[in-house]
Amino acid sequence: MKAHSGEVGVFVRIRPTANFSQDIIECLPDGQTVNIHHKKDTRKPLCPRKIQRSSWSFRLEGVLQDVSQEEVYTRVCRRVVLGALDGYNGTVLCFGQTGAGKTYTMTGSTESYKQRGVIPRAIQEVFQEVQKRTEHTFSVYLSYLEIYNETLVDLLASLQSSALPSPRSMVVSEEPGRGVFIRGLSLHPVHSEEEALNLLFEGEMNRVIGSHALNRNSSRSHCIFTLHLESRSRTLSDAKYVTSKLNLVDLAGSERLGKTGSEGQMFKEAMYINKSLSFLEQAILALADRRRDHVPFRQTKLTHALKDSLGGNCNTVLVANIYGEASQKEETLSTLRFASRMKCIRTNPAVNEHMDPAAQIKKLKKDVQMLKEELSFGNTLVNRPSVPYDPLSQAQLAEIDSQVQRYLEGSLKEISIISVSQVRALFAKFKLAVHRGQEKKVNARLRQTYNLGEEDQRADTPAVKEWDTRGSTEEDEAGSFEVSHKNTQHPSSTRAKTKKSKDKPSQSKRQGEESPLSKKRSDSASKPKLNSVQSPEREQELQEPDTESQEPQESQPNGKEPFHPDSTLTKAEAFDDFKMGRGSKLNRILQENKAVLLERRSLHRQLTDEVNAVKREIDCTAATMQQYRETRGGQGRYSEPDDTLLNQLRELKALYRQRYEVLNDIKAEINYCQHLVDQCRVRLLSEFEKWYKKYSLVPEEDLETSMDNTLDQVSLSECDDNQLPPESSSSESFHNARYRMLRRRNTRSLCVTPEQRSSSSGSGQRTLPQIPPVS
Ligand SMILES: Nc1ncnc2c1ncn2[C@@H]1O[C@H](COP(=O)(O)OP(=O)(O)OP(=O)(O)O)[C@@H](O)[C@H]1O
Repeated sequence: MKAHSGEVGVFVRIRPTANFSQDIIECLPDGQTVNIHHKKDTRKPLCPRKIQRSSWSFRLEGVLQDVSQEEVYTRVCRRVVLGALDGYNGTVLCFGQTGAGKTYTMTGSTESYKQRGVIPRAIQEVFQEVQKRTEHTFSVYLSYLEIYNETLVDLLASLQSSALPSPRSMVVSEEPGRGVFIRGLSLHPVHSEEEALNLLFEGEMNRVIGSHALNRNSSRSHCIFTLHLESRSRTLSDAKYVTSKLNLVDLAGSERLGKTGSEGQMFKEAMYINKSLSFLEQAILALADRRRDHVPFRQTKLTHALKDSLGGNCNTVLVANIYGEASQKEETLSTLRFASRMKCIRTNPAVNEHMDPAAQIKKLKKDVQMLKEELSFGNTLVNRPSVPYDPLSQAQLAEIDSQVQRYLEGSLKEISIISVSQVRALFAKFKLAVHRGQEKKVNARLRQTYNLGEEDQRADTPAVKEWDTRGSTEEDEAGSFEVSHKNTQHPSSTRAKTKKSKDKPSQSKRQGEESPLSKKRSDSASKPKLNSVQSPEREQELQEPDTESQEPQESQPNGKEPFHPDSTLTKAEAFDDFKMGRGSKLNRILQENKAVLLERRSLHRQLTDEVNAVKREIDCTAATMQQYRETRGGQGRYSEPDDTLLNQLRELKALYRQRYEVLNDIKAEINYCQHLVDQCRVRLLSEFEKWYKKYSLVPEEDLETSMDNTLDQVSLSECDDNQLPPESSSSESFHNARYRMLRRRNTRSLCVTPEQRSSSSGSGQRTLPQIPPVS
């Protein structure tokens, strides 16, 4: 058999007997073919419909009759062992009925050196090769597994210093890069043939003792003796190394259940063996059938443990052990059939090569160092200044930032390029500058659209001066918003409000009843002016005077007692009160902004429909033109469609572009409005929490625990009552996530100090209005 040939090597070994049935078992002189002849039983009546076969021919890789243990090893196993030392996985299996010589082939006699089997010979060969292959270092590990009635037994567990793992703790596992392995099976390092043999025998002994202790037959189990090899080159400082597994498998007797005539425990054993061997056969059939992409390896422990040892990249050899006696003809035939199926499996042996990450890093570092030296040498040769190849420091990044700024302002004519990392950093800075510019542009356009005035020169705009002279009532009633006004309010307006507040019959729930003022407010809130989106600066302006002047008005309804939430109210009810009272302005802004957002969304939908309609018309016109061309083409001449169609198409395209641009603008506005709505909502909640915490009669600890629940209710009700049209039925997750984000942001905003806030706003990272400081 060729080394790593791609087919499973199958041999038949006939157990020597004085009663060899030559007329039944015929071994041809080619040394590869065995024929089985069936002597017809003249006593049995012939079944007329069944075609009675009388001979079977099996051509295998070799028929081993009356051969020594050494020859068996050399012909069957040697190349697999040598392959394992080169990094190929290898498996040798012995299959056959009980007493046919499987254990004799695999382990041999432990008493006679000459009669030692494949395993001790393989161990010897491995260590001899390790001695010979001086250019490599080898590590050898051993494991010895027994599978009895679908239970995994570690035959070398007795050698472990730690407590023995229970059979239940052992499982067949798979990991990428590691393949199949038995988790919990002990792995023993061995440095010499002797050490390895000691372990083999120890395992054999444990197998026998175990079978006595448990009152079972040692031949009723499958045994897998594995040599795990790892080899690294001594000469090459390579990160590569190879690993392999050499599995030497002694399968349990393959005789059929009926024949054993067993009962009780023996019946159970036979049943398990039959099951595992039958699944082994199924796996082999699947492996041999190239059209099947699924092989049922996981059906039993045996097939699962042998998953990467039967086909695949493994050198696999099977020895089919048979009796020479006529009486065993049926089982012999069955064993040979199994063997011939095994022959159909194609394998693709491959070396298990790995890269040692530590060695690889070391090698790459060395390469990088060498390349840097070469570059610097090249620079010296062409008189170029030395180039930094390390990551840029903070100082270098700051310098690049300043260069970009000066370059954009025009004070720096050009930036000299010195390294690739500097070019990358420059690109990043330019990208950032472009983003900022775009953001500013959108912001400015929105401010213009909504008449919000300039961001930083508000106080100087005519609108401010004009507004300053107006009263707050006017502002309330107008419902419109000018962001750039000063935040002073005429004392009379406060007084006027105070008076109206005093008119209210009582606080708490009754406060929620509509007073003339609140009626007016809610009226104005329910009819928001569509262009009056209000920014958080506006909230601040509204909020700050409240802190000074409105508090007595809203917190002292009777002019004496400070207002606090009624302890009989739930927090959600208190929130309703808050929205009607102290937080009414924030609430009104929120409602108005939501209305604007709704209006923008509805406009967006309209525009989308429009754009789609235009698109459909374009398609239609284009199709008409195409049809026109085809019709004229059919008459043997090509003609352009008439001008009307062409003009129509041109106009439609222009309209499409124009509507599309408007659509994009609306999208940007929606984003901006959404941002403002979110900010208002967060601000309203945080103001409420602050107010509630300050005045609530509920003890602090209860408040803390109730805080979360109420925030949930409040925020959810906020989400519910915003009445924005749901985009789809699956938007629930989106809303939940957004709600959580709002909650997190809300909590954070409560923790941020005004200094932190102003420093973050000063970082220049955001151009959108910041949440105003919490008063
Ligand atoms: N080729 C052989 N030469 C000499 N003796 C043999 C040979 N094959 C088997 N025997 C002997 O036959 C007996 C049964 O063999 P063995 O225990 O190897 O069978 P088995 O197939 O492993 O059975 P079980 O399934 O019970 O483990 C042993 O005493 C063994 O020494």
